Amino acid sequence: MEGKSEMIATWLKKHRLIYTGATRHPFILNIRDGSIDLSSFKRWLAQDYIFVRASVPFVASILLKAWKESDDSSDMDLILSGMAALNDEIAWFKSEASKWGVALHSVVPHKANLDYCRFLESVMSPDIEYAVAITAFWAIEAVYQESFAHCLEDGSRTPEELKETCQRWGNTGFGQFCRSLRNIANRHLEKASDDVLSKAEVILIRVLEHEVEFWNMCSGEI
Ligand SMILES: Cc1ncc(CO)c(N)n1
Repeated sequence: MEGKSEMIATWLKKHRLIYTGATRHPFILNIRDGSIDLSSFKRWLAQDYIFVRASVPFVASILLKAWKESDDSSDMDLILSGMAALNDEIAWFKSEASKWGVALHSVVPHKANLDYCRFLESVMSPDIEYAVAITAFWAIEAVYQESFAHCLEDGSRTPEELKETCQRWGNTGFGQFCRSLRNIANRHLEKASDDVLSKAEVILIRVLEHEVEFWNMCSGEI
């Protein structure tokens, strides 16, 4: 039987193409090479504000699952720090939006965003196991971490006015947060049944697909 100790690594190898599609999307590559169209960036800002607000109950549902199902109380500490970060993030979106002249209260969510938010809501169900939900949480955060860190690497030509955005998710502290989430996910997947494992793998792929659709939405003309 296949080793279960590093399920995430196994799945990332297996689903490399879609993972790269999510973390090296043209939207991100255009930030990195400085060719990003500012209207795309503003669209991202407005739509992501909606998504981040929808993430609050999602992360709260994971906190509840950790409280009920985890054998390690440090899981809760990490998830709680993720909730606190969302609080900061919402304040940041508001100040960033006013800087760019984006009116957040009148933003209409696009279809890809609605679909993704609906997906988050489905993962909040009490029927979804902790191991599955924490895998989704890790994947959602890891895509942003890998994407925006790429825009800050040596050789990138990210415009000065977008660097702060890239720092939000590309900083090393957030990288450490993602590694801790990944360790928690791996630890719970190691003990999971084959049925739960296959559900977690499917959820991971769904997250990556939604992330690609989200970037597509921000890049597009609609
Ligand atoms: C669409 C999307 N995915 C992931 C994150 C990271 O929290 C975010 N803010 N938005």
